[in-house]
Amino acid sequence: MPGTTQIYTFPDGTTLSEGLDKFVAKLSSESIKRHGKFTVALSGGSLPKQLSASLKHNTSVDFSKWIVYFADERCVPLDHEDSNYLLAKTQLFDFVNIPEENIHTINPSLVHDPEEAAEDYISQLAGTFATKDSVRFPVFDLILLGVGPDGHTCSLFPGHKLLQETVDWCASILDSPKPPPRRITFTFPVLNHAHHVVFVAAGEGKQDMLHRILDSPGDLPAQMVKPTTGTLSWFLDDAAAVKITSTTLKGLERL
Ligand SMILES: O=C(O)[C@H](O)[C@@H](O)[C@H](O)[C@H](O)COP(=O)(O)O
Repeated sequence: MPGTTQIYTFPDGTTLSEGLDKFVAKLSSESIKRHGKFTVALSGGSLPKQLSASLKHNTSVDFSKWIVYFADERCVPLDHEDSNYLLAKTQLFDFVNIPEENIHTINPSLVHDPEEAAEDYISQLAGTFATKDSVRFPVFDLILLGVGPDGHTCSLFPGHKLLQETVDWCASILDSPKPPPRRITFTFPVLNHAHHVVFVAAGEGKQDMLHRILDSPGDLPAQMVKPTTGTLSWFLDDAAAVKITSTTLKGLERL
């Protein structure tokens, strides 16, 4: 439901991945029914592994209709160990039949110039998403996000000037506090125009930050993700969710 935050918790990583699989498979089939494709953006970090563990075995999903972007990417070659693309490839793409031309990577010939790479990524987005005067941003069916210990999401870090971006769809960052420093990232308008945004977080290392994000108002990057008409969900394991105390606890439920 738009405007609400749904929090799903799971006993462990395996059940979390199964829940995510179920959720993503349903959205994929609904989107393909509605407009013939499923547009999805992936983050790096632990997300690709959590997402793929169960999903890569799900033969009911029509991956041939998936169009994949990266919510953020590191400015490194595609075969570099820091590449979010490489991670998603080894975790998911190698197991399912997403057409190669539907996987939108950072342009490898531009990784030395983050600004150019961000411009190029905007052009790629413009080729996929027809925008209108009323909606000037790409509208993804699903954007999958992680959250860092400082409350960052994508490559949008606390206090950074990029948090104020209201026009550009994708931006470069040269001073990411999380290495590597040079990256490209979606901006908040893109995150907040999606039909569905899902955060995925697991493990006790996330407890304090999730308590802060979900139990009190604030302006951390993860708290600035507020889809205007879309839905926002959190998929957490019990270890990560244990310190969530406030009224949002009422929203905790098993999928
Ligand atoms: O490329 C990146 O670095 C990510 O997209 C980043 O935003 C990540 O999602 C968070 O840092 C959480 O990472 P973990 O899931 O590994 O904690």
